[in-house]
Amino acid sequence: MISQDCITITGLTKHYQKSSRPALNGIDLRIREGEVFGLLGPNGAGKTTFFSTLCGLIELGEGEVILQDLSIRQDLGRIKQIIGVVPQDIALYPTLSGRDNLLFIGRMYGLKGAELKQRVDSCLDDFGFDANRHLAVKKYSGGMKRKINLIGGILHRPKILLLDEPTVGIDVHSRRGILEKLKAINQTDKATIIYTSHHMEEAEQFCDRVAIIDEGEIIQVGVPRELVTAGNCQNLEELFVQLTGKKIKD
Ligand SMILES: Nc1ncnc2c1ncn2[C@@H]1O[C@H](COP(=O)(O)OP(=O)(O)OP(=O)(O)O)[C@@H](O)[C@H]1O
Repeated sequence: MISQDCITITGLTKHYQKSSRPALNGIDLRIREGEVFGLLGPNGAGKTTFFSTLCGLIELGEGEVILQDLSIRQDLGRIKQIIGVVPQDIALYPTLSGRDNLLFIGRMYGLKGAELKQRVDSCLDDFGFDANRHLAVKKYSGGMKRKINLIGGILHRPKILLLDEPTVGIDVHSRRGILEKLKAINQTDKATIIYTSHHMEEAEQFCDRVAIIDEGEIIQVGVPRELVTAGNCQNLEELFVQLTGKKIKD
């Protein structure tokens, strides 16, 4: 059951150097514990900047971000232990196997020994890897790399999972499988999930609530079906175009 706030964002503003307008402009958001929350926006809307700020990859601009009572300004070290991050850009060692990449990532999160190996192999089984788990990542398809990237973010069973376009470049069938697994993690481990995507239909089905962001500002927040009905639209994609005047990229 969705309960108290897990993430509180107040007045979050981010200016990049040499940029005329802020990438994020006064964002206020509350994300509840156990919620699957989608952040949707056109190219350049500020999604990656938002995501990178939450996981401490870029310096916090103005404002405050609190994750489970921990402040990004003061407690980034502790925050990094409770979050799982799946970045849009795949960060794997190409000459290591998928399994060895995951063993390496797991050790960084403090996992070790038999428990680490068991978790890595069980996740690889879950995501459909067979003996190919021992092949060098450079021989993998884009979808396989993306799955390893995703497993790297969930191995340590984080309480908050940040996913930046986790299903981009993955075929429809595998996408469905991945979303089912993420939903199971959300329900079994009670993990709060924040997710960005360009797949509107996927977001509509996957998310408890979504925020639509454009030009660094949140222009709508709510339960997908309720937003669609209130906007007198057929679906989230239509609402998105109505609100932003822009098409989301494929
Ligand atoms: N390192 C940077 N330096 C300067 N400007 C940047 C930098 N990174 C992003 N921006 C600008 O900040 C704005 C928001 O970019 P951001 O990458 O957060 O958007 P996005 O919604 O993730 O876009 P996309 O869907 O294309 O990934 C854009 O105008 C972008 O050009």
